[in-house]
Amino acid sequence: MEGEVVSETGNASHASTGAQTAAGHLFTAHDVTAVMPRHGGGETTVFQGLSFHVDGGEVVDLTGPSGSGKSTLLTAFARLNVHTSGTFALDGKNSDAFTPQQWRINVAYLPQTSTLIGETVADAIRLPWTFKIRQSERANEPKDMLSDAHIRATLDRMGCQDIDLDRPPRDLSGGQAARVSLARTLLTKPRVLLADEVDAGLDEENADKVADLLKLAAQEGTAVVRIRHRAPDGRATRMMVLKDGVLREVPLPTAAQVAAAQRADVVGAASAANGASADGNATDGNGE
Ligand SMILES: Nc1ncnc2c1ncn2[C@@H]1O[C@H](COP(=O)(O)OP(=O)(O)OP(=O)(O)O)[C@@H](O)[C@H]1O
Repeated sequence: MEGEVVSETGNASHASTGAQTAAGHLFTAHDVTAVMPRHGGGETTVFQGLSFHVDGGEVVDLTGPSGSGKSTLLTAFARLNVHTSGTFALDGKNSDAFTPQQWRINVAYLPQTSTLIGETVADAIRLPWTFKIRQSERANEPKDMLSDAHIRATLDRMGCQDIDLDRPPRDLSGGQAARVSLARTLLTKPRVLLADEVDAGLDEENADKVADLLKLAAQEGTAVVRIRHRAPDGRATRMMVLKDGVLREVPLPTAAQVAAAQRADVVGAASAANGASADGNATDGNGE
């Protein structure tokens, strides 16, 4: 079964076979394989020959059991993982035509926790723009692109009015830090945003704000892929499950199922906070 890609939705345009993804999609990945070194010697094939595609405006949720290879797959897409191989293209242009840095600007991977470096939140947000790779791009941007006023306006538009630009990043709450990390990446205008459990560990309210930010990015044309372990939140436009080396599209939950899953997630989070053992599978929303 390794490498098989199955659609359960009946939507042929979303069935990720090689032939159907050959042209027309913003981002395509083919023949993606991950072979990991095994502790003590040898190798393990996590998955082999997977295909995937995503278009601007989509929010694709990627779920699946722990260790199935979700993070490995996203880091492969971003060309960040030396244990992976595959053929990747953006707007039909092969990734070999990009330097790794250029590729990662366009296909940005956002880990669960990212470090915010700088004296202030504004400095931390500006940091990616100080990298040499961005100098030529900056020449094409409006002059006030990196001004506090522009960053302030952008954060406000993203629903981050509560975040003071003059604060040291270390003083931010977990939810604020997650949103600043996300805003920092979004300001660099990636075409594809690979968000790896960026809402993990956040309370419902902050997870919701992060989800709103990602949805806004999608509405503005970014292709968003989210790894999630939380209950479905109604933002996804497609859902995929990676399990036993198979990447499979599954039907989106109905609004009623989303509402029920959200309620269960809140109860599960409250139980966990009270010291009860939370059953992650019951609220995983993976349809498994
Ligand atoms: N650098 C590495 N060296 C060796 N094995 C690795 C490495 N990175 C990941 N693996 C292994 O590859 C497999 C897939 O890991 P991965 O982190 O991609 O899974 P995941 O589905 O994202 O898990 P989770 O949901 O728990 O985050 C696991 O068995 C993991 O132990």
